[in-house]
Amino acid sequence: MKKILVTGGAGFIGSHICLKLLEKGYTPVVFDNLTNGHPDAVPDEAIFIQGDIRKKKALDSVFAAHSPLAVIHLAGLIEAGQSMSSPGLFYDVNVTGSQVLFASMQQYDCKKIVFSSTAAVYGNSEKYLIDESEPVCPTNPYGRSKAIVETILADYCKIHGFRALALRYFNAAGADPAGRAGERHEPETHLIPLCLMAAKNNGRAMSVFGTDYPTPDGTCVRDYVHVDDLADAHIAALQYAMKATDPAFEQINIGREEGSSVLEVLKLCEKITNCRLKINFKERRAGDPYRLVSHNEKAKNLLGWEPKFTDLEDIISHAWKFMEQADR
Ligand SMILES: NC(=O)c1ccc[n+]([C@@H]2O[C@H](COP(=O)([O-])OP(=O)(O)OC[C@H]3O[C@@H](n4cnc5c(N)ncnc54)[C@H](O)[C@@H]3O)[C@@H](O)[C@H]2O)c1
Ligand SMILES: O=c1ccn([C@@H]2O[C@H](COP(=O)(O)OP(=O)(O)O[C@H]3O[C@H](CO)[C@@H](O)[C@H](O)[C@H]3O)[C@@H](O)[C@H]2O)c(=O)[nH]1
Repeated sequence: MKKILVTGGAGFIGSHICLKLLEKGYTPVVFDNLTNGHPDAVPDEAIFIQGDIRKKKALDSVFAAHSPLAVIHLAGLIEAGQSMSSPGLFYDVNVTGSQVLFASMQQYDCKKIVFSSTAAVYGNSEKYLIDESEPVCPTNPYGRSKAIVETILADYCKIHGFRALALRYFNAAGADPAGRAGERHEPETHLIPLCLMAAKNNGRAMSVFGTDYPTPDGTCVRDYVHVDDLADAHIAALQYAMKATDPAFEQINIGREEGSSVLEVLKLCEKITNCRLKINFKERRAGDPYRLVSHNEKAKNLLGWEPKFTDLEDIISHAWKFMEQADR
């Protein structure tokens, strides 16, 4: 069996990656402490172990028992807003947890890894399309925690011979086109699922955080990428890391090269759900960069990856289909 360790595999993006790994003939070994994941999000054919990435003994026993070929490391805390009030927690889980994982990988000679980084490492950039050469300048502890892990990984590549790809994804959205998985964060804080939940609940009010940003309509702009495309990017990155013969470290943007404002997303959600949303205009959310839109040339050139889902309406429609059938 070609086993791949997937930390955080019971979460939103991880569960979609597991489906894709199985389609490609790999067996995912999911390691997740379920703080934000769901055991039933792990496909039946995958192996599931409940555990915390900060516990080295638990990780060591997974490497000893399963000898994975490589690691896809998604486990961590994800909300930029929450990181503004609890930075220590983010550094503990995201940075300390990653260090413990890398130490275990080194001990068991498993040196290929795809790491979930984020567009949040860039912060506020002058450029509309941000490429990987832009300075790393995060505006919140969440983004800083990911930037620190990238630096640690680069050192592990140079010094310990790791082959690592840090995928800097922009905003993950949508759901498995076949309806097998979707987004189930609890509590939900993300814009698209919140709009869809509001629509499902007959037009419950939506908050718009900030209307005075330097963007065309004053609300924040993000690049929403389909979670199925993200999962494909992980397979391409995994195969790249497994083929690499030299120790290598790359940071690669995964996005759609298209920005949408909060108000544009709201309007599209209204159209798809055929529901008018009540809107409460609120203060800016602390730590939010005003615009994050990817340049994705490097992913095309290095991984042969490009998004299949180029229209935000299709992406949100898949999320809506999943939400309509789910109990939310
Ligand atoms: N969702 C996005 O838009 C987005 C964008 C860029 C990067 N990312 C990154 O992608 C990864 C996955 O994001 P997601 O949206 O699927 O989030 P998620 O919360 O659904 O998944 C993360 C998973 O990690 C698990 N986890 C948390 N702490 C853990 C610990 N200490 N030990 C073991 N497991 C732990 C959670 O239980 C959860 O299942 C994260 O690292 C996130 O920072 C997400
Ligand atoms: O009720 C809401 C929720 C969000 N927003 C705004 O919508 C935008 C998108 O917010 P959200 O969906 O929470 O995503 P981000 O804060 O952009 O962060 C996501 O996208 C990042 C990559 O850009 C990832 O790294 C993070 O893990 C992931 O949570 C932001 O401007 C928010 O202020 C609102 O106006 N109202």
